[in-house]
Amino acid sequence: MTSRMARKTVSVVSQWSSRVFSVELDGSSHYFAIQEKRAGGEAPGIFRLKAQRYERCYSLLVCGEDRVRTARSYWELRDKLTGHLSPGCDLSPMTSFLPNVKGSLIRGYFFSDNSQSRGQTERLLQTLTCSDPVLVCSYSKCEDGQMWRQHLWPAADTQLVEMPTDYYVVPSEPPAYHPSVLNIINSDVFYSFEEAHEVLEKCGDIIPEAKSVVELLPNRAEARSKPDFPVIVIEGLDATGKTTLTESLRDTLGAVLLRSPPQCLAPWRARFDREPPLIRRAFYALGNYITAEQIGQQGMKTPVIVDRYWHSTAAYAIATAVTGPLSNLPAEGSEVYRWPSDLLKPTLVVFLTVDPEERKRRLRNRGLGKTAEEEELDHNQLFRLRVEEAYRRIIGPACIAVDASPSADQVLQQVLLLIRGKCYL
Ligand SMILES: Nc1ncnc2c1ncn2[C@@H]1O[C@H](COP(=O)(O)OP(=O)(O)O)[C@@H](O)[C@H]1O
Ligand SMILES: Nc1ccn([C@@H]2O[C@H](COP(=O)(O)OP(=O)(O)O)[C@@H](O)[C@H]2O)c(=O)n1
Repeated sequence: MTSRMARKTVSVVSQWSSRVFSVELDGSSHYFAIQEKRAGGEAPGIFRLKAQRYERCYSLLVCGEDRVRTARSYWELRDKLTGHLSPGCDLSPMTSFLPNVKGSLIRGYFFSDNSQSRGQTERLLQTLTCSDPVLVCSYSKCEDGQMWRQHLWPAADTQLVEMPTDYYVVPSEPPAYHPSVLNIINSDVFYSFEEAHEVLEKCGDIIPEAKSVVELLPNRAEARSKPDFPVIVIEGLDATGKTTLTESLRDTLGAVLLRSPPQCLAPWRARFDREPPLIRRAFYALGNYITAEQIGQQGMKTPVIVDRYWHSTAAYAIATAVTGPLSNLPAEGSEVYRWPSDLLKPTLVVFLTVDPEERKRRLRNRGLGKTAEEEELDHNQLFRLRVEEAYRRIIGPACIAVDASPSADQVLQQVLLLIRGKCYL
């Protein structure tokens, strides 16, 4: 009988020839598919890149059934591989998916190996243990030195699979959007309290801190009425001037200043920042509901200024899940950008923008400049663009962009104008 653990690997292998595989290398996604018949033509780009230096490549896909455990297995596997692979091996993130099928994404790693360390790599793969089943394949160059053949390894959890014949790798058309888009909803971005809460509840046994966070959560049964006073959210990348502006707004308007994640989550933040996206993002999502509860209380008495809120949670999550150029993001109007229906809506969301050079100057002046950021400028430039674009595409409420390059006082006056126009303060 097929064990529960092996069911997913069986289904993945049976969908083999419908699946597309994607390898992330140097900020680009390389796609390939596999087919039973040998065909002419060029090998997919990733294999052409590897062909000059390597005889053999490997892929490992984590095929767990429980998404919280699988998310952690994926990271566990990365640590094991980076800790044990010989220096000649280079590890890249990999995914496999069924085009246009939501939730079909499976994550793993792809690496190439030089022949000197092959015995060592194969011994590692034979003895590799992981909390979830891992589908291991190797790819070897055919005799013609052009085509590559895929072999499925008879690993413990795949023994029940009827071993297919060898497959050949062929190029595949890139999908319309980055494959991660298929799994963003309720894996990277949560659209209800319940969805995010469920993830943290499930973590309780493996991450004791998750229990402490769950205890701080508001009781959802108590529906709050809309605050009487305006609620103004200030958003923007790090060092765009949120702290400076929110403090001035608080003083000028006699408002209360809140933030998301709220202060009460501060002791747990670093802990959750070390977790895989599913768990980390659920933590930040829940932070917004705690802040919403505080807004509900304070907003009955005074105007409320909020330093970061749901736009930050969603924009960073989307821009991290999706790599590469802006065109890889889900299209404007996609359901991915919608506001959670059960989360308190602010009156106004202001999005501060400054040009990248000025932002870097401010980061340096603040003493938190990161040299690694400058080294990876290209990569980060794309990341920054994706975050900014995701901010702009979120609706229900949408944000209003304000150029925060002028002096702090000019920015304050500009935002006060917007607030007075919208909130009659
Ligand atoms: N409008 C502005 N013009 C020049 N410098 C600014 C302006 N607003 C903030 N700064 C400075 O830039 C740095 C980052 O500002 P901060 O308010 O801490 O940003 P954030 O909270 O968005 O990270 C600080 O050193 C701050 O004094
Ligand atoms: N409401 C929020 C606030 C921050 N975050 C996350 O926190 C990170 C930004 O935090 P930060 O420490 O740079 O924030 P600031 O210091 O700029 O306020 C991003 O990676 C966001 O994903 C979030 O998800 N939701």
